[in-house]
Amino acid sequence: MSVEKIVAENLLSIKAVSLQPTSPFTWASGIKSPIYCDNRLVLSFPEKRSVVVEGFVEEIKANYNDADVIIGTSTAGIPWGAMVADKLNKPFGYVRSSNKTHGKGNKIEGKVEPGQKVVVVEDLISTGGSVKDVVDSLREAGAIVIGVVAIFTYLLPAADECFKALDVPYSTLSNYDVLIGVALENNYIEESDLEKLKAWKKDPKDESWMNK
Ligand SMILES: O=P(O)(O)OC[C@H]1O[C@H](OP(=O)(O)OP(=O)(O)O)[C@H](O)[C@@H]1O
Ligand SMILES: O=C(O)c1cc(=O)[nH]c(=O)[nH]1
Repeated sequence: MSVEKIVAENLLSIKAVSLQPTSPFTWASGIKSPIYCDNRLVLSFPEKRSVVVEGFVEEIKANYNDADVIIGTSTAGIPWGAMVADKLNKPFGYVRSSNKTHGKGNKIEGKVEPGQKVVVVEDLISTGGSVKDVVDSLREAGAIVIGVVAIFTYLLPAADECFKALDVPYSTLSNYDVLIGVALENNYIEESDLEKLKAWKKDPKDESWMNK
């Protein structure tokens, strides 16, 4: 089985994926969604956690082996980034969502020098807004962001546009289309759930899917 399918099956089997069409989730971007994928839960399952860590390690070795530093996004990217950096024996740091209001007032924690090549580890990409903020902060500090890796993407056009504008390559271990396929195959969702999911996915910002 492909890594994409294994990760999707793992997310479903530990109930990291929730469907709540009648009581939508609010995402970081403000989008209302019938689906939420809580990758943080994977941290509690060592075997499934290893699949993600190994997946990231392989991806970084294959495509970004020249990275000087691994950077996690706050907060959900931090544990993944730290575990991956440890496996690769590379330095690790993380970027806060805003500057700390006490102490050193840092936004970037850990050592990142101008000119260093950085790979950003994110847990999940919806619109890409959170990663954009991290990439902008790292670039302001003079770092060169050579790639972004994440566990999961919803494959929203907004994310592709965001990464195109940033001019940064990204890859994920699994994605929405694979997840829905695996969920249907293994009876995690019913055909009847699909209509709402399809209507939502067509234009997540258009909330009329709620009345379908
Ligand atoms: O692609 P985007 O539209 O930015 O959405 C994805 C982001 O949203 C979630 O973070 P959240 O803000 O919930 O914070 P957390 O990482 O602290 O849980 C998730 O962990 C991603 O970082
Ligand atoms: O966009 C988000 O905020 C988001 C969506 C999702 O499915 N999971 C998550 O952790 N965040």
